[in-house]
Amino acid sequence: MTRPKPKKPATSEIPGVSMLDRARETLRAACDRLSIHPDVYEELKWPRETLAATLLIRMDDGSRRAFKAWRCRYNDRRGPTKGGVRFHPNVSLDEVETLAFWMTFKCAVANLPFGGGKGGVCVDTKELSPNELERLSRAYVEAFAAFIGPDRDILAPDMYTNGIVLAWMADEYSAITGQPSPTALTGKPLAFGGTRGRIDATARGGYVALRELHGPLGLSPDKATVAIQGFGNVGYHAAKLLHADGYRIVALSDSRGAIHDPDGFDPLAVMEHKSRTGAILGAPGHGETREISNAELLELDVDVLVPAALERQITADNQARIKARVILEMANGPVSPAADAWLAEKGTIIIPDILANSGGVTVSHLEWVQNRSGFYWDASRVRDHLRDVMETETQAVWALHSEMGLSLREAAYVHGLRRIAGSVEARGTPAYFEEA
Ligand SMILES: NC(=O)C1=CN([C@@H]2O[C@H](COP(=O)(O)OP(=O)(O)OC[C@H]3O[C@@H](n4cnc5c(N)ncnc54)[C@H](OP(=O)(O)O)[C@@H]3O)[C@@H](O)[C@H]2O)C=CC1
Ligand SMILES: O=C(O)CCC(=O)C(=O)O
Repeated sequence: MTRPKPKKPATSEIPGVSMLDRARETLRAACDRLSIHPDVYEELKWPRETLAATLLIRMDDGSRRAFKAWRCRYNDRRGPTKGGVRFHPNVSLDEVETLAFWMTFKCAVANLPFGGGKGGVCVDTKELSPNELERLSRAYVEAFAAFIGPDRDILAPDMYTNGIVLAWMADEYSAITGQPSPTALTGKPLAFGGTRGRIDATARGGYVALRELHGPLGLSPDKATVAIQGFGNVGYHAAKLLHADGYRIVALSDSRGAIHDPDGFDPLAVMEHKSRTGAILGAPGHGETREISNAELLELDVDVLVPAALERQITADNQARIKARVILEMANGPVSPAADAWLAEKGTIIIPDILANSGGVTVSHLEWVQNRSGFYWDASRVRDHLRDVMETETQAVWALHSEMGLSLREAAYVHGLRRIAGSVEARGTPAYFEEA
């Protein structure tokens, strides 16, 4: 099937164009495809509200430090806004708003009763003591307490935030509201109202999406090779699940560098090494292991490349050197729009973030449901539900890709947009009244 060329060279790689501007191009293209009412584009091109704050923290040495923080509620037409909080030195307003835009579409693709939100703090957590990290986590909630809530904006983990951080945040939120209020945050530890199955949910969702496409993509786990960038919550669990399925994990990385072994790695042994030494470098493989750079990892000749760290790892600068047949986007936004169009034209299959990593928020939804009902599910029920959602939505996106000649990303946006547009239009656009 011939795929339509992108209408114009994207503004995506032009310096000075924000990430949100780039994301808007994807939205514009999806709106054009569906001949969506202009009201919908007009609404979705802007975040509904974003709050900025400066968090002032007392450091262990007695000094005071300021950290910039944001929380964005991008769009809440389908329900309360939902999304993680990222702690990273490069967090910016533009990044938070773009991540919240992506959450809006991700929640729609997964058919959840949520809109999209996201938050972040500009901080290098590796420079903080556990006590400082706790003060920062609590200060974040204190700053945004009026903004969040179980029916307004629900927080979750993202890069460099985890169950412990979410427990501090949930505890602080409960103290502010004066009653146990776990429902405003998901990704909590089990003992604090968390759900079974959230820890590996993001990776498991991506694994199910990939498995669902084995046939059409001609992938056979016992023959396929995989390289994974990032060895945190998502990268590690993705490695474990793919390895258990028979895939050969030939390269892995973290922020300090990458390792390559054509004979493959056992992710458990690599994690044991990382837990002991703090880094992936030096971890044993099954054969001859060598150190490579994160850039080299992305360019390896593998069947499946899994970016599971930061956005904009594959851009116009390195697109021509990307050899993987399939890219499973477990990170948010790892492929720039220009590289996306270029790779799609070349025939690389990209399973887009808003589908591939939607397993995390899908199980976060279950945590929210369980907190509201007070009835807790066992792990197999959670996994079965996650599998059903991922299989259904992956098939729906694949069908649009095949029927409309779209890339999988375009198809996922069309799929999500239909649902969001339905909620916008149902509130009274001219198109809705004409049809009603
Ligand atoms: N957690 C979740 O449920 C979800 C996460 N995501 C997305 O998945 C991605 C990863 O998140 P998550 O696993 O939770 O984050 P974590 O903080 O658990 O792990 C991040 C990993 O990325 C590594 N890393 C950081 N910078 C780089 C770099 N420049 N090059 C290579 N590796 C790097 C870190 O290395 P080191 O260990 O050395 O610090 C760490 O191994 C993010 O894009 C996030 O938005 C999407 C949906 C849900
Ligand atoms: O679990 C959630 O609510 C959101 C996770 C997240 O931030 C993401 O999917 O990018």
